[in-house]
Amino acid sequence: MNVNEKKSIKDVEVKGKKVFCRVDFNVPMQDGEVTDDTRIRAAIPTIQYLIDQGAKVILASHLGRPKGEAVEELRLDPVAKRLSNLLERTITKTDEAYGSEVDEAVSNMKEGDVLLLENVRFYPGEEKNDEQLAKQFANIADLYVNDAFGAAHRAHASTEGIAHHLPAVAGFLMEKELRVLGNALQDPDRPFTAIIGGAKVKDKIGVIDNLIDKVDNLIIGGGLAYTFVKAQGHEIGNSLLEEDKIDVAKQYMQKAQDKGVNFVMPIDAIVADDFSNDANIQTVDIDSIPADWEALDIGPKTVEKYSQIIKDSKLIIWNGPMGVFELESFANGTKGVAQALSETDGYSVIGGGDSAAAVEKFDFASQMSHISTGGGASLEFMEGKNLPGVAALNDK
Ligand SMILES: Nc1ncnc2c1ncn2[C@@H]1O[C@H](COP(=O)(O)OP(=O)(O)O)[C@@H](O)[C@H]1O
Ligand SMILES: O=C(OP(=O)(O)O)[C@H](O)COP(=O)(O)O
Repeated sequence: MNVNEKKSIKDVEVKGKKVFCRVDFNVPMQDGEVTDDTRIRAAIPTIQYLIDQGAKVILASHLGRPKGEAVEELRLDPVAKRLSNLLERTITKTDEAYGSEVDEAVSNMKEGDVLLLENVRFYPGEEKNDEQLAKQFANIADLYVNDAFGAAHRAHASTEGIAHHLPAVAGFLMEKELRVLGNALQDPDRPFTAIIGGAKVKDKIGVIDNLIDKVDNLIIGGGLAYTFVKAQGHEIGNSLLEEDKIDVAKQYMQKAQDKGVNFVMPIDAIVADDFSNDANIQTVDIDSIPADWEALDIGPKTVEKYSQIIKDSKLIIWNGPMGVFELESFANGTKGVAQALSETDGYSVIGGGDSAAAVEKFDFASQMSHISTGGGASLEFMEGKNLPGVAALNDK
């Protein structure tokens, strides 16, 4: 998928137009406050451009997974407040995403005004990509802008359906994400290294297969590594295991070998007798994980090995932590990899989700080349899948 083939907001006239702009304001919240506004800030260039050009900016987003009904804690009011601070202007927030309240608010808008609709997932039609709902959204606007990269892998009424009922173009964040990730995969600087960690073997096995065709080094860490360690013939104690993926893991290691790809596995691990900060822990070689113990982080020799590869690489993409970084005892692997990424001269791309959170937590965010706002979306893109929210936009 090539974003250069899709129209951008720069390709259309927006002045005076009512613009339905889908953003991904699915941000973490606690006690009614936004705790991380990265995704809101990432959408500002598009919103500010629309304001400056004299558009009437109607913003729509989901928040959480309310399953088609209104959930008080998932209203977008705290987001509206934060957005208003960031833009330094008053914005209107409606309690619905369509209907008479919205119609009236839209009819009162002047050029440069900003309106935030209520959580689009309060309506069952959103996730069903219901055509009637898509038309309701389309009816209040003249133009559709999709800037919600983080939700681009979802074919929903506000991300996909609506694009069939209005002129539909990409926003700046959408363009930037697709350009950076697309360049990384299409014409990578080499050595090109991918680091895949985290826990979801099932979700990430496809991306591993796809990346073997592209990278020079494929580094495996996190909980998903142990299915591969098992496939290598080692005992893994109580470590995370996806039994039915052992054969696939073997195939991928063979495929990497056949293609001359350096498939890099942990050589040591931090093991614990319990999933907690207070557990007894020891550092063991990867072929010596004791029965009844669980590997919860990569060991120091592995960190050193991975760091060296990262520093020697020209392009590195990272998705998924190396260990249970939320617990201090098992954070060193993830921290070490994040540090190596912060020190490399290569271009570092962080693939959203927990990796982005880890990079923030350890204070390396400003030293990364690109931190994607989409976890699932960047993975699906790297797998070579079509993103419905992009596919539906108008071709140039
Ligand atoms: N060795 C491990 N054993 C169990 N869980 C792990 C291990 N390493 C990492 N994890 C967990 O994986 C989770 C993240 O996995 P995942 O959702 O696949 O990553 P991401 O959100 O970056 O895509 C983290 O909560 C982390 O605690
Ligand atoms: O947070 C998101 O996904 P991510 O955690 O994979 O980046 C997006 O807003 C999509 O949300 P969803 O996975 O509920 O569709």
